[in-house]
Amino acid sequence: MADILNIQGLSKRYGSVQALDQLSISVPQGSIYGLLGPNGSGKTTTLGIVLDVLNATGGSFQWFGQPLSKSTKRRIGALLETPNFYPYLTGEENLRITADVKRIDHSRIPAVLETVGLAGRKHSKFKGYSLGMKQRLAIAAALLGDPEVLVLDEPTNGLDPEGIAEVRQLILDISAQGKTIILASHLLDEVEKVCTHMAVLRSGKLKVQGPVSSIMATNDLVFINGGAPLEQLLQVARTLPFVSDARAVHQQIQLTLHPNTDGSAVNRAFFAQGIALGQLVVRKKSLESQFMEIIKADQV
Ligand SMILES: Nc1ncnc2c1ncn2[C@@H]1O[C@H](COP(=O)(O)OP(=O)(O)OP(=O)(O)O)[C@@H](O)[C@H]1O
Repeated sequence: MADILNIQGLSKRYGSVQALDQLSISVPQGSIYGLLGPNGSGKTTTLGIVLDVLNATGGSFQWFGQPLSKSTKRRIGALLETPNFYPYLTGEENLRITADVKRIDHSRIPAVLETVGLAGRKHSKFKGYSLGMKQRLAIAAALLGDPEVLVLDEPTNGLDPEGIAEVRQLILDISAQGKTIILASHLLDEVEKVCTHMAVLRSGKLKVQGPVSSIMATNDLVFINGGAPLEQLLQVARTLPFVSDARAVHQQIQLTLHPNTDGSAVNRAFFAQGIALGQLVVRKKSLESQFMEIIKADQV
């Protein structure tokens, strides 16, 4: 898969604040790429730089393998902040104004209204739209130039649960049309539900990036005791190839298993060593706890 966006060693300083520190990421074509991080981690700054709204202090980036130019900009649709639509004009009239400002032909308007599910409400005034509809109209405006990639900053911020569900579904629909989507979010749940790939940022530094499925692969925790002294259980556990960590916790041994390893493998392995475990309890790690581990880790 070719990369839509490549960022190498991007840095940004605001006075004494290092907002971005040597950030390098690659966004594969066709992905829904989530930039995930807590508030202030540098997501908006990253998007601002690659969209030419902000200057970087160091590093470089390419869109479609090329430096940013007028022609590459035409291939990118972006929604960094909610546009100022006119409340007393209809959705369609607002899109006509946006198209004029962007010097885009009006012929795309019916198609984008269809995509965002507002074709049936195009004659309704903007002020009567729900929050989700307002955000969908904003996404329609970003799609007017039929871009290959759509960039969204916190697309569900401030929406009610219904609006959040609408916008998330819309992102999936737009992706199904073959467009690449880059979105910044501080919500793990959002990235996990919507994105195919992700980068986790903290304090302007990249913590991890890759397919969501591999980053969020569940490493189960297994607690064992009985059948042999704790010290012996610990020794055996540390020889098992599918155990990435073993430690004594509250009169039990806590094991972290490699992804896709079943708790029953532990039982079998101990039995093969002549130990019939007294107890074996498997606990799934929550996605939240994995995310906290990622952002706490010092090293990528
Ligand atoms: N114009 C500015 N002047 C000074 N510091 C800034 C400016 N813009 C951002 N920062 C700082 O840079 C860091 C990164 O901010 P940025 O907005 O990129 O993070 P973010 O991950 O998008 O967070 P949020 O979701 O809160 O916007 C923060 O410490 C922020 O306070």
